Amino acid sequence: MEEETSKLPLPDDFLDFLQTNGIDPLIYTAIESTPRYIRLKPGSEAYLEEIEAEIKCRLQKVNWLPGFYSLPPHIQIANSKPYKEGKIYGIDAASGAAVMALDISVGDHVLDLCCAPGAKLCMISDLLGDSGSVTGVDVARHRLAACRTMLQKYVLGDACRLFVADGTTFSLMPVRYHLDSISCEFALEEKKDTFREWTSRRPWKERKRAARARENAASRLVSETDHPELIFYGKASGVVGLSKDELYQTASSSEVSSSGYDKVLVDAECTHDGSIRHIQKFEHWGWETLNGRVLNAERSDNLTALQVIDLLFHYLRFPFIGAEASTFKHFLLQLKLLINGFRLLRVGGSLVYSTCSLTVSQNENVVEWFLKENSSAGRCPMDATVYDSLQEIDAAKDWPCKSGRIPKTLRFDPVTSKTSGLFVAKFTKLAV
Ligand SMILES: C[S@@+](CC[C@H](N)C(=O)[O-])C[C@H]1O[C@@H](n2cnc3c(N)ncnc32)[C@H](O)[C@@H]1O
Repeated sequence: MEEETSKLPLPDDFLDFLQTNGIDPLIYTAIESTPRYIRLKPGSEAYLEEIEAEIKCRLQKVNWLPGFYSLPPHIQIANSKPYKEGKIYGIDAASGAAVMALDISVGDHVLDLCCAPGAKLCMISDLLGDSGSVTGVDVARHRLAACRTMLQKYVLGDACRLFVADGTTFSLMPVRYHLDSISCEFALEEKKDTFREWTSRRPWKERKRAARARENAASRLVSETDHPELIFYGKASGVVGLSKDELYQTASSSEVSSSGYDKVLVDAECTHDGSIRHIQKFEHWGWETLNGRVLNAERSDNLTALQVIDLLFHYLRFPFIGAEASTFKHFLLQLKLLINGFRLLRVGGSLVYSTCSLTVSQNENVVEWFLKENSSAGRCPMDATVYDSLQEIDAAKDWPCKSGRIPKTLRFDPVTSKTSGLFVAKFTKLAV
């Protein structure tokens, strides 16, 4: 259709990238026909008409995704009253589907391994209500600080903890592990230096100590033994009353099997090529910056040279995966995030892996290598095939998406789904 055709002039380098990675350039023609999405904060349904009046447009209920509404792409909500009052938040329907794929139940302890800026984390907290806990991890401190602001704005942080940490090595257990290991009141009384209720106004001495620690961390190579920095915890997060030693206590693999996380989301760092709004930004940033940000994306702010060498060394035994060199680094990071996220699951727990890239190398290839790695490391029951831990997403039968190249995996794209591009796969940890 003529009016749906994008004015976006895609440069040849990007078209080559799409072709190499098997992505149909047609998805970038759907900018004007891909709606925006919002999620109503539970309890705000009664204000629907008021919200529509404030943002001056009718909200279209998304029938396949509870709590979601679509609105025309040109409507901006950031300056609207309902947004400022925390009644609505912007989150793409495909992102909402990734969270729904987790199938969160009351009381779940959830780990969100790449959580910033935090739309999915907010939705997870919303779904949990007053039960369970959420642990958010992100390597970028400033992005995690934005996530903290979001939790506070939407009053969703009571059961949350946020750690600045590398998700490929993060190893802290959910709060129930600490609660189980606190055996008697006497032990509680004996504890010194426990976490008090979190306040944004930290005592001067503590702020000074944290700033010094940050300076020291920046001036030396990150060591795997460094404790993740806790930048927020809610009053029901299980942190209040714990000592530092208890919080940073590590668990054996058998303890992880029984007391690890019930659900893990690995919404991994990627080239963002599935987000047409992200690609559209290059019109303003200048297409020449696309090389650095997408095609040869290095994101060196997130990975030190040592980490890259470690990744390469760790995965050198994998044959070259047939991907473009530009996406190879992402593949390695994504694989390592997935392996670590899965390690932290309890037996019977589920993990959802998602990226907003549509390249095979960052999605199906990661899944494929993860399953092989799992099997060769003996993390698969003897009588199971490598694919047994890959799980069907039950809710997806009504979702407007395609299957990925591996059965049970899903692909959302602007043309098929009228959402941003997203790949989703779900795994279950089987007892060995
Ligand atoms: C696609 S974004 C996540 C979006 C987020 N889940 C949301 O819903 O708002 C990917 C995130 O991964 C983070 N990241 C990159 N490398 C990481 C690592 N090694 N460990 C943890 N987080 C990482 C980035 O800082 C970025 O915030």
